[in-house]
Amino acid sequence: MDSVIEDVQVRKILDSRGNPTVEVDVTTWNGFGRAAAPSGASTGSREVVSFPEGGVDVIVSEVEDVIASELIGMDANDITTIDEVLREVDGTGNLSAIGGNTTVAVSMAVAKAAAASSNIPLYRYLGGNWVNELPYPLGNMMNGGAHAGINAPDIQEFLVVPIGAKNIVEAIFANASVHKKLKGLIQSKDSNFTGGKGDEGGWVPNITNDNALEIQAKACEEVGDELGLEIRPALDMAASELWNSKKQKYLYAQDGVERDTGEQIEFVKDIIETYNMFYVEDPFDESDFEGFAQLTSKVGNRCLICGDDLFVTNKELLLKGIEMNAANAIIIKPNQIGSLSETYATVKLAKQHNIVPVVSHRSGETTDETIAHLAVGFASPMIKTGAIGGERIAKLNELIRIEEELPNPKMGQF
Ligand SMILES: C=C(OP(=O)(O)O)C(=O)O
Ligand SMILES: [Mg+2]
Repeated sequence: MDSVIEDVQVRKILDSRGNPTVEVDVTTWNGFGRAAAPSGASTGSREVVSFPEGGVDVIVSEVEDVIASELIGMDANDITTIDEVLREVDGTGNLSAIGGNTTVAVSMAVAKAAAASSNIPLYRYLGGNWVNELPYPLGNMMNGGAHAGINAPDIQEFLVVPIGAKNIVEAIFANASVHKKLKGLIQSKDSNFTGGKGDEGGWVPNITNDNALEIQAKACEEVGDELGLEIRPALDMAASELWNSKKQKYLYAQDGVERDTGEQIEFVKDIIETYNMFYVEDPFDESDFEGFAQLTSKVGNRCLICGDDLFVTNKELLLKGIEMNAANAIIIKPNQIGSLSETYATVKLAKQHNIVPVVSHRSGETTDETIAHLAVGFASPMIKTGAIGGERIAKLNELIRIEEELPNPKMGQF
């Protein structure tokens, strides 16, 4: 049979932060799939464990053979069973024995090999013949928090969404133009700015959160006017990183301000209204479903309130969020949950409840382009994968190729 697995190979490769991660090759009788796993810096505490004790070297020296002997002879189309086998091999609840990065890279490489065995691209294998939507790229413009150095803003990600773009090429180049525009605007606020960038390719300015918000909005407006399309600002606040559980407050070190949950709700609501934010991710600590629910009830009709550390791509946590009306969007990062089939189950649940799934990169990435295919195959209306930088454009340029292949491409539907 074309899709029977004949070989599984695991190797150690570099990620964009210079750390080791895993890349997996799966060979079937008539196909081949390769996938690599990324790593986070501001990780949610309920994510699966990325690497076993001993790290990538242990995976290559000990785990590879165990996985290969289990998977050789299985049908690559049977991804759900393969993912279950990987969980059995691991034997822990959080994938700490063989690592969630191992299982997710195997799972994605299996899917790619299955698609290749049928001579179709992964997005079509996952989404079927009707697939025709490209995701709006949520582009990272300025970095702060855990993705930047000292003196950067506390807010982790200042993003933009080119919501008026008619196609993916226009959207991707609009984001790149905003990124360029911001360099000059930062220099006007920070005369010592040397053009330094953070983990995801956004600029790292030594300016206050307020100044960053102001120039982010200005860049959207100016580039939007120049290009004749609407570009809206967005944020990832990664507020778990700001939350101090002892003080029960969010600490904004750059601004020298502390906010309790009530003040944080008002602060974020005010930002959304002042700057007409399209999307705000993780405005509260990962355990604060109630804070999320209060904000969503106030502004959910005009802004996407997205859970990343809150949900960690986990179906059970999403179910809790749905019951509490905690959010209207969810970040989808396959390595938070450790397999493609579980990732898909979470996307499906989100869609059933009108929660917008946003397929996303991690701050530590590789040149792997798989998430571009997941976003199209799952019909995710947005993808978060940076704006510039080799490991970020690997995904963006793949979206350009996918758009070219689709007979009637259109931008995503919310
Ligand atoms: C991409 C993110 O960062 P990390 O990969 O560090 O979790 C994020 O928080 O959305
Ligand atoms: Mg996030």
